[in-house]
Amino acid sequence: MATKLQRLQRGQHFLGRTLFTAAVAPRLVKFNTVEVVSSPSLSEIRKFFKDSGCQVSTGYTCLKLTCPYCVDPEAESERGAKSKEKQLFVNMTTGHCQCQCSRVCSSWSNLTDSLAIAKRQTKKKKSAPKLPKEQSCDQEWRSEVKNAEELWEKGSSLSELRSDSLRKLKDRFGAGSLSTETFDRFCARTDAKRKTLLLPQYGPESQHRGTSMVETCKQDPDEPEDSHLNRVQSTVIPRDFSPGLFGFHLVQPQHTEIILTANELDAMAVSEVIGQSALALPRGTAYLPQEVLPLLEQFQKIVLWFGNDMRSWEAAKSFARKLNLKRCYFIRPLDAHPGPLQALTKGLSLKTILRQATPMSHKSIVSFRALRDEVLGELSHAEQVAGVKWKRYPLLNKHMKGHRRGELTVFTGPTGSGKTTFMAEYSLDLCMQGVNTLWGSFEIQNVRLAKIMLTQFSMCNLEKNIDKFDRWADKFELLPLHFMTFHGQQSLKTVIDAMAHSVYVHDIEHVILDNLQFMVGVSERQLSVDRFAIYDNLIAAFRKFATENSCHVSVVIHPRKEKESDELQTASIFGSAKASQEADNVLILQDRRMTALKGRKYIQVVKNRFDGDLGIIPLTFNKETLTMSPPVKQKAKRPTKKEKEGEDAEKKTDGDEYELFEGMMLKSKSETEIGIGE
Ligand SMILES: Nc1ncnc2c1ncn2[C@@H]1O[C@H](COP(=O)(O)OP(=O)(O)OP(=O)(O)O)[C@@H](O)[C@H]1O
Repeated sequence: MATKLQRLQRGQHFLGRTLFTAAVAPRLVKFNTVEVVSSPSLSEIRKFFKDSGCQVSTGYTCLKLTCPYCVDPEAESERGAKSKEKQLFVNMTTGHCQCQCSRVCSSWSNLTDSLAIAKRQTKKKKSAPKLPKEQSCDQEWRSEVKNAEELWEKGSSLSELRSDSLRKLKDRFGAGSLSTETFDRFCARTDAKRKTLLLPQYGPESQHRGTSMVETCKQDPDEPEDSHLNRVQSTVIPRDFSPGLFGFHLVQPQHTEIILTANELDAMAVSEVIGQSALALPRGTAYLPQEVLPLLEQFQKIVLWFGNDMRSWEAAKSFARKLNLKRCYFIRPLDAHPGPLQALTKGLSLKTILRQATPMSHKSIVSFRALRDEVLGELSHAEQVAGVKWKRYPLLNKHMKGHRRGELTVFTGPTGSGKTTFMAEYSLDLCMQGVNTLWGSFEIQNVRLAKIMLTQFSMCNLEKNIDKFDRWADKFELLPLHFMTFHGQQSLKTVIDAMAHSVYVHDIEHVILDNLQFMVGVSERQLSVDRFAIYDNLIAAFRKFATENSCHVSVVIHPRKEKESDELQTASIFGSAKASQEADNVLILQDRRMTALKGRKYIQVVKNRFDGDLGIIPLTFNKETLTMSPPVKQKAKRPTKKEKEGEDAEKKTDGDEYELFEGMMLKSKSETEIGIGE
């Protein structure tokens, strides 16, 4: 195992990402795990540099100093000449360090360790600390870099294309209104098949850092290939690189204003029509890597112009917090304010829309006037305001309308009833739709949890189909899913620190904590009034966290010990009434198998602050796939006579079960309503 310093000197990126060996198959699988990192406070960072004799200046998101790795502190002449270009940026929230010339990234603890060692060595040898090498050295990464370079070399600029291929290519991406000169200015290329756009990302160095490969894929398999229904899909290669920004090579040192867009075509549209510098984010609205922040330090004003859907709007608000609200302006998500390329295609004036950019108010008191546009936005996008819809649980959408940021969900159910299994699929469903997810599993090991989720993801029993493992694991790795490396009892502060860190670094939108009892290590026997106070304190902290970070927190809590035949109610949640009071949603996994002959398990929504709808969602456990969602209906193929007879008989059985279940549902609903009233 390499020491921290060795890893730093190899220049590996490892903050917040570790290699996690899953024992599910004889292969190394990389899952994202969030290390237990406690970020240093700003005053700690400042004090360290002061004590080390380094002069720092304060930016919007980072502290800046002359890079102690790249500039020899003893060589006065070198320091004067090169200190301006050889800067080290230290993130003020996480302490993440990034050298702009060598592109080495490091965590705060590694920087402090290595500088302390370097200082001791310098005293002896009177020489500068060793220049750390660039980027990760692992083989997988090297081969990805090679592939990316090859693809780039083989690509051709758009001006080299014949006019009919050029027109076809632009039409595929709905970019007919963009000129070829603009594509060339942004150094865009296309692959040999003329189907993919290669869009380079740049940092301060002249070489491009990585390429965003944008291609179209069919949304509906029955549609012709060039249909407008095709959707644009973007992949960044190499995957694990220090990201840059599309368009950064056009930025001049004197530029103080910039327009940030969610995709490359939007940035080109802004630049073409308005003539102002525009940059596209490397991962769109999915997340804003902290490695990009130093590149944006020079701008005093940043206009965030994403799409006019609610998810883009949520992303804009959360990115602005990361970029420093003071300098951020927004294009509000109204129908009249589509993304730049769409606006251009619709013949709208981009200049007029840009004039509507307003600063995000961050005072404690606001007037309705300031909120007016936002209220209009919410009203005109009511469906999107309701949140991300589950694909596997249509009934959850009916009752809860969707999964929204900033809420607290409390989930309970009898011991061993399948709470973890359900939560795994419930969160996986959202994660598969791009919701950045963080799992804190205090009860079961991450390997076991990952195995459950991978099985649910693949919808097949991988133990029996081990040959399919690689295919599914490769896809699973691409999900925006992270695991906390905790197991067993933890202090609230450590957990909240890890959550805050990952919200900042990975733009986490959904945190799952499973479960509270294991996190605080409270057994029922130990329960006393003080223990209730501890629980209340935890719930209050998660509530505050969800609101302040606009992040959904789902907490699994065991129920109090009750008679097995009794149905659980809100009052059955372990602890005081605080949990159900503070929660926006309360879900109960009811297990009626003990009481009814054909009783089943189901999820009961007993509290829903968003619109008050309550109800139940039947669960169908599939032991092979570990899923609880209703089986997906296959596309109907004309059944044979024999099959039809069999189907009718089956329907009859299902129908019986459903009738019985319906009766049970009605009963449980009225019981719950009474429960809540109490
Ligand atoms: N609906 C179900 N029917 C039968 N078995 C199930 C069902 N759901 C989950 N299981 C199985 O029951 C076992 C326990 O599931 P799980 O760990 O999800 O329960 P839990 O409620 O989280 O447990 P605990 O109370 O210990 O936290 C697992 O082996 C799981 O595969």
